[in-house]
Amino acid sequence: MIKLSNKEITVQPQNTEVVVSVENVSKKFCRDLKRSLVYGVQDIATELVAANRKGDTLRPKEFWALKDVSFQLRRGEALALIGSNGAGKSTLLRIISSLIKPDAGCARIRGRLAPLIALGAGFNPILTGRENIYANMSILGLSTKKIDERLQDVIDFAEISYAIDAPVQTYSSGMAARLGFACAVHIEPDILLIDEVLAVGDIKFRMKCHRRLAKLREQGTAFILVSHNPAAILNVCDSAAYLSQGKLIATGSVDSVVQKYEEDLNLSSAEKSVGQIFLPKKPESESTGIDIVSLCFKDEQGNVMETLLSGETASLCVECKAYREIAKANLCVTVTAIGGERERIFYLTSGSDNEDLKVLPGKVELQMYMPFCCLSAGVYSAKIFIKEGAYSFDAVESFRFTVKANNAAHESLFYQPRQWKIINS
Ligand SMILES: Nc1ncnc2c1ncn2[C@@H]1O[C@H](COP(=O)(O)OP(=O)(O)OP(=O)(O)O)[C@@H](O)[C@H]1O
Repeated sequence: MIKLSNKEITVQPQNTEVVVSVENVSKKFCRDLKRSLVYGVQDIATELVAANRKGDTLRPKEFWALKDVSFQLRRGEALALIGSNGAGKSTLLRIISSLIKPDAGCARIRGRLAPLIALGAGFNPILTGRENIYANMSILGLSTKKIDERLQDVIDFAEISYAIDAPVQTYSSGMAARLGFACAVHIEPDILLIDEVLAVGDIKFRMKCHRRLAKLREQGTAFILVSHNPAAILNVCDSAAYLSQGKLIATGSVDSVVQKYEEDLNLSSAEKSVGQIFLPKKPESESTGIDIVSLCFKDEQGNVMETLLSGETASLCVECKAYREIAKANLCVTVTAIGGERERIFYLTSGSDNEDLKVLPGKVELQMYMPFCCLSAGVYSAKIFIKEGAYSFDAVESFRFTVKANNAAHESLFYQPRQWKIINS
């Protein structure tokens, strides 16, 4: 069971051991360097005289990077932590791994913790990969004998044997991330904190990481996986927490939390009706020339579709208000599947199909007509933007839609248009 801000998500039996307990954690920072140094000295002095520091009030120019965050993580659980830039995710991980102290509340851990908080974190750039493996794994609590035993496995996992005796400063960011990940998983930690590391590396390596994480979980490792891009998370996580401006906004299943996050991110003031979203009106002074007003899928009769059906006709309709003529508007559509690996399913643009869409000032609807919807059943997110050449006018980051399928199409990866024949001679 993961307990977050009084909400509970049942994942594991209640009696499973708690390995991370974060209780009402708050952390404040100051953006003004001079003041920050002064506050730092004041805080140390206050601690030295053992007086109670007033951790719950903000001094001038301070802000809460985390405010009253509580949750528990039990053995074998996986939590995805999502939120936009500056939400407080890394700060929370730093507090859990004792790199920084909270101003209020506390974070307790039980067992061996491996923090993978930055790419190649803990690596010394002038040491070789091999030397760094020893340094890194011994910091994480392994004896030299154990490291000797596991060294080859680490090198093999990271797939960088060709560069293992070169200084880490000569590594690409992907190579450093591989090595960091390999070290962390090979210490067989009780708790693994992973900050964005899985976003680096090619798909083959990412899949390997996911498989290894699944294996570690079976063995009881709990982990917190951080991402501001939910695309990478996570068939591996059973729950998610969404952090915004230091506060826990939503917790629960990965899908519901990601949905809430994406809604806030892209469409915070958009209105929704079934199958259609309406973007907030912008004054002309804020317009770049053409603004997206609403988005939906329509059937051949022009009715808004609540859900698409695999194999059926549908048009993605982007209603816009144009303030000027655009000779060669380019409608670009990226579709990714939600859940699973969330890799891009397709990226289509009218421009690359040599279709120049001429927009005249006024109300206009750009359409992508799909004679067959080739997506299999599932939930998808479309990113839609309008460009002319390299210039982008307006975009919608995430338009969620659902595709249903009938009969055997459920078993298929995509819809295959087909005709069946029999020729008897
Ligand atoms: N040492 C620091 N001094 C001052 N402000 C800081 C410090 N560390 C972090 N912050 C601020 O605290 C807030 C939270 O930062 P944090 O790095 O935790 O966000 P994040 O969610 O991990 O962001 P990202 O997704 O971009 O990595 C941000 O506004 C950041 O600027």
